[in-house]
Amino acid sequence: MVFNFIGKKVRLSRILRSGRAVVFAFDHGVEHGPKDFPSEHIDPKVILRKVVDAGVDAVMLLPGMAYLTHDVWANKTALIVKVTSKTNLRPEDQRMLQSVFGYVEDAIALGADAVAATVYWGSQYEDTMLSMWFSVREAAERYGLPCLQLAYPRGPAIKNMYDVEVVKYGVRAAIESGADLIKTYYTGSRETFAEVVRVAAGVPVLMSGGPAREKPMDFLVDVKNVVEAGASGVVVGRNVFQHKNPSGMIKAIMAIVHDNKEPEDVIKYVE
Ligand SMILES: O=P(O)(O)OC[C@H]1O[C@](O)(COP(=O)(O)O)[C@@H](O)[C@@H]1O
Repeated sequence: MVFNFIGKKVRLSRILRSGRAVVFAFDHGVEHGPKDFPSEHIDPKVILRKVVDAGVDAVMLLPGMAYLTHDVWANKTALIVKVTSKTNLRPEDQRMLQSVFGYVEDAIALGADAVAATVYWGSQYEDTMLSMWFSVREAAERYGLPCLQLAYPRGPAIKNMYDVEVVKYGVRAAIESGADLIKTYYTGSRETFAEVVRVAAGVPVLMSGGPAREKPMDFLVDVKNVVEAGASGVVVGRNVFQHKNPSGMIKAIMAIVHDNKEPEDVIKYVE
């Protein structure tokens, strides 16, 4: 009997409800520092409570944050524990490297439904991140834990990390490296993102939110475009926690992703 196969299936179904998911990314405290958060959200429990109460499918947290906020997310939403990260306090030339930021065993101990790790495809440290990726994947496989790969094309030879060809390259490398779920950059249109989804060959693709858009409507249109392109949803942080109404933004995104609503019909939640 292959127990871990079933475990992976069961855990994935807790994240991808009817094949789609809205995931709240909340690892910015390390990736960008506390400056990323408006003052009212500097207490992580405040923003997490708003997002969980708004019904998000999953939250993606670093291990220490999952521990500190367990009373907010436990038994209310799925948990993805990210086990790589890096700070922008590093010297410039070391920011193309994500480092170990926890272990699969931490994710299991915390009750996670999946583990996440970043690979900057094209980085001068790609080989280091690949070793990390495969050791995370090997441990996760043993425990029946799905692996979300943040497949980010980023490196000295990459002029535009949102270019459809480099995003497709990162997604192809992600499926070849055994990702169960892929998070990658939006390529700017439904047509180009449909090409990205095709390259994923059936592995669920989630759009990475990116910097907060000037107008929330623009972000909601992006979300609509990616689900219409065949993607499985979004992993979003700044476009939610930097908005004055995070709960409304989650409700609007959930309605587009799970109920196929139009941005025009859901913008009322955020105004
Ligand atoms: O790589 P960048 O551009 O610094 O952004 C990193 C952040 O973006 C994410 O990948 C997605 O979050 P956003 O929706 O805020 O872009 C986070 O997980 C991460 O903290």
